[in-house]
Amino acid sequence: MSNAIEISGLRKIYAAQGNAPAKEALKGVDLNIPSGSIFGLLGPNGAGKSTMINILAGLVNKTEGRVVIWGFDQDVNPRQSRAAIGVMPQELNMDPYFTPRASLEVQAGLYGVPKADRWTDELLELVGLTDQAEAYARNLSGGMRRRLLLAKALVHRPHILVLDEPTAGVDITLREMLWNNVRKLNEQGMTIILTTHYLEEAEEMCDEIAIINHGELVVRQGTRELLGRADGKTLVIDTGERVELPALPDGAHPEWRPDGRLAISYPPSRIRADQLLDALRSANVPIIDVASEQPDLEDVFVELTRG
Ligand SMILES: Nc1ncnc2c1ncn2[C@@H]1O[C@H](COP(=O)(O)OP(=O)(O)OP(=O)(O)O)[C@@H](O)[C@H]1O
Repeated sequence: MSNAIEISGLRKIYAAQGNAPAKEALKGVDLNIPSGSIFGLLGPNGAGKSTMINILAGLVNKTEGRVVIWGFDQDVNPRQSRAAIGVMPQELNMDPYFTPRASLEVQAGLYGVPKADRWTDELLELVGLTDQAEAYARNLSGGMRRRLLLAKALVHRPHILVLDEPTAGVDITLREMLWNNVRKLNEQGMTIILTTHYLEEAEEMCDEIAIINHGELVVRQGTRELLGRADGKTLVIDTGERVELPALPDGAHPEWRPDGRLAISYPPSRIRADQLLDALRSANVPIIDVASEQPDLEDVFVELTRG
């Protein structure tokens, strides 16, 4: 399977309700997600990420377009396409009287997993809930609930795991645990799709990234290539004190930072760092220390979703 998911011409129009007009949340999106990848689906609030994920999960009906999950067309083989995917949702509401073990058993039942094929104990172990296996859900901490949601998404051993904002509001320990689990599952061959507001996290975790904005795909690229798109770097120089600056090559923008250092932003495709340093040196600007700053995903994201 080369593509875990193939989406073409995907449109979603939410019908008008009361005073609210109809809303076109997805405007004909084409997107392939390669199998075996950790794929980031990013976009500003209201871009259409949840709509897309909910369509993949079979929770929202699309208006138009084709969705193929693990080779199964959603409209032709709805059961198989649903079985190929597991979704860890954003919201934490769960039945307060179910224990983690019972929740997993019920979920496995919903997916028609035969008793002999269930892996409840392994799942509890995987997400670190073995000791809480028999505790009521209402007694679980927020972090434990989230881990239970991850385990629930995995009961039917899906090929594809979708994580919708998995680390929103969780502490660093839990975040690391989640990412360790995700990496382990990915190494075992599972395709991972995640949405996150933490761009640093996407930069670190994802092989490829798609950015959607106003219901349209803005870009889909390998994370490295995407970061390379921003043609902007910054040299940050400690000059000891504010000094008169010489003329710099065209395209370079100097600025004094509040900490007293000189920051020169420049396009590396046209200007080399040594040209900047030479210009400063020949004007006797002291160069006590130099640091170089790369653009990060945040910069690229802002540039691509501006307006
Ligand atoms: N059930 C619904 N009925 C009507 N409009 C909706 C519904 N769900 C979402 N929308 C609208 O569709 C658009 C896309 O929403 P969606 O939740 O998919 O965005 P998102 O990218 O997931 O945003 P967020 O990051 O805030 O979760 C928004 O304008 C939203 O208001």
